Amino acid sequence: MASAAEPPRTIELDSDHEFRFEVEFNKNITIKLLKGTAEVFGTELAIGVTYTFTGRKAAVYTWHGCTLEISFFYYYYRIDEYHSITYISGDYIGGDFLVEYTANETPMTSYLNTHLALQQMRENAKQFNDQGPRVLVIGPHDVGKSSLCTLLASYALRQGQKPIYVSLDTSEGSITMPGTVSATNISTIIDVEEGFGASATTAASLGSSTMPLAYYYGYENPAENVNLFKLVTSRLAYTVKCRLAADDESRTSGCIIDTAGLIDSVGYDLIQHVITEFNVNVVVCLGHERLYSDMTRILKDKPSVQVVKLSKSGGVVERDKQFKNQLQRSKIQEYFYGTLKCDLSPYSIIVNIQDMDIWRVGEAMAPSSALPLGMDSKSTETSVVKVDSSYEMCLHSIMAILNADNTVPESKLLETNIAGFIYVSDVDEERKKMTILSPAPGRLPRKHLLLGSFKWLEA
Ligand SMILES: Nc1ncnc2c1ncn2[C@@H]1O[C@H](COP(=O)(O)OP(=O)(O)OP(=O)(O)O)[C@@H](O)[C@H]1O
Repeated sequence: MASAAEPPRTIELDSDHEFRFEVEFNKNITIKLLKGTAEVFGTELAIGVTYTFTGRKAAVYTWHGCTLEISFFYYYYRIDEYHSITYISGDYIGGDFLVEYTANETPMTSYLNTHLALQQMRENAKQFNDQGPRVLVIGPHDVGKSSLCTLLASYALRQGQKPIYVSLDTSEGSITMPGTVSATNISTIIDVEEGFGASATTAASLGSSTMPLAYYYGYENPAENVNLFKLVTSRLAYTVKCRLAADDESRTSGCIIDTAGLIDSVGYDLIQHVITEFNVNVVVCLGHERLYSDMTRILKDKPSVQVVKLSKSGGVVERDKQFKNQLQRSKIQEYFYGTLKCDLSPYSIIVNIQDMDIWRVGEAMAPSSALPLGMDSKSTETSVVKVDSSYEMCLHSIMAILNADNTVPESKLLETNIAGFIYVSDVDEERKKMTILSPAPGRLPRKHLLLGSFKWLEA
C-alpha cells in the first residue's frame, strides 16, 4: 500500500462551504475530518477516520464549519498472475489534486429543503397508511442528478428511512454494472469513498440482503433501443411496486429514481413512461429551465404529480467521453476484483459452449426486408436470438447470467432479472470452449446468458 511521503496539510472550512476536488484514477488522496461536521453527498464523515479517494470528482460540504486534513499519494499498481492487485507506493510528486478549491455558493439549502418536503410526505404517508414519495430526478447530462439522488437517499437514511434507490442511468452503472437498470434498498450508510458501487460490491460479497435487483438492458444509451429500455424499466417498476406494497418501511419511505441525461423527444417519451410505470409523484428538474417548463406543461393533466425546479451546483464537473469510458471500465473491474476496501478474487473457468445458451437482442435497426414475414423492427428490439459461438462477438464481452430456469420461454428471457455477470476472456472455436471470469467458482448458476454491447479488456 502507498505510504505518506510528505506531512499532511489542513484546510479550514467555514459554515455552508464546500471543498471541491478532482483526483485522477492513478492517484489517491486521503481526507480526515479533524474538527466540526462534514459530509460527502449527504453521508457524514466520522471524526478521525481516513477516507481515501481515487478517480473521483466530489465535494466535502459542511453546514457548521470544519477542519480537514489532506494527504496526497502517488502510486502504481500491478495485477499478478492470480489477478490480485498490488499497490506500490511511488514518489510524492509535489502536486495535489487535479483540481481543488473552496466554494461558498452552493445549492445545498434548496436541496435540504427538498429533502424536508419529501420527509414531510413520508410522515404523512405513515400517518395515513399511504405511499411515501416516488421521486424522479431528471435533467441533461452532468448536472449532478446522481449526486442529488445520493444526497436525498443519504438524508432519508439519516432520518431513519429506508428508501429504494432506482438507477436508470445505464451508462454509469452507479449501483452495479453499466448497461443495467437496477434498484436497491438503502438501509446501510452509503460509502463515502466509493459511493453505491462499493456498497453493492461489499453487500454482494457479504451475502447481504441489500444486493441490488437488476435487469440487463445491454446498451449504454437508452435511445439505442427504446423499446427494450421501456420493457426492462416496466419490469423493474413492477418489482419495485411489489416491494413497496409488501414492505411497510419501504412503502412509507418511497423511492428515488436517477435517470440518464436524455432530454430530447425520445427522452421526454421515456420520462413519461417512467412516471407512469413507477407511479411517480415528484419530478425534480435539475439545472434546466426549459425542461421544467416543458414538464409542467406535459404533466398539467396529472395534478398528483408535483414538478420541482432545482439549480445545478457550480461544483458539478462535466466529464468527457474518455473519463466516462474509464469510469465504465473501473465499474467492470470493480465487479470482478472489488475495490481497495473490499478485494474480490474472481475465478477463471473453462466452460463448454454447448452447456450454455447465449442470447443477444435481435437487430435493433434491421431493415424490414431482412425480417421474417409479419415481424416489424419494433418486435426484434425486444426479442432475443441465439448466438452461436461467434468468436468476435463473444470475445472480451460482458454477459449477464439471466435468472431464468429451463421452464422460462424464450419470449420472457429479457424480463428476467440478473443473477450475475461473467467476462469472456477467450473463445476456442475448435474445441467449442470458452474461458470466462466469474465471481463464483464452479458451474454457472443458470445456463441462459445475455450478451450486451459492452466489451472490456482486462488490465
Ligand atoms: N458539488 C460538487 N462538487 C464537486 N464535484 C461534484 C459536485 N456535485 C457533483 N460532482 C461531480 O460531478 C460529476 C457529475 O455529477 P453527476 O454524476 O451527479 O451528474 P449526472 O447529471 O448524474 O451525470 P450523468 O448525466 O452522466 O448521469 C460527478 O463526478 C460528481 O461526483
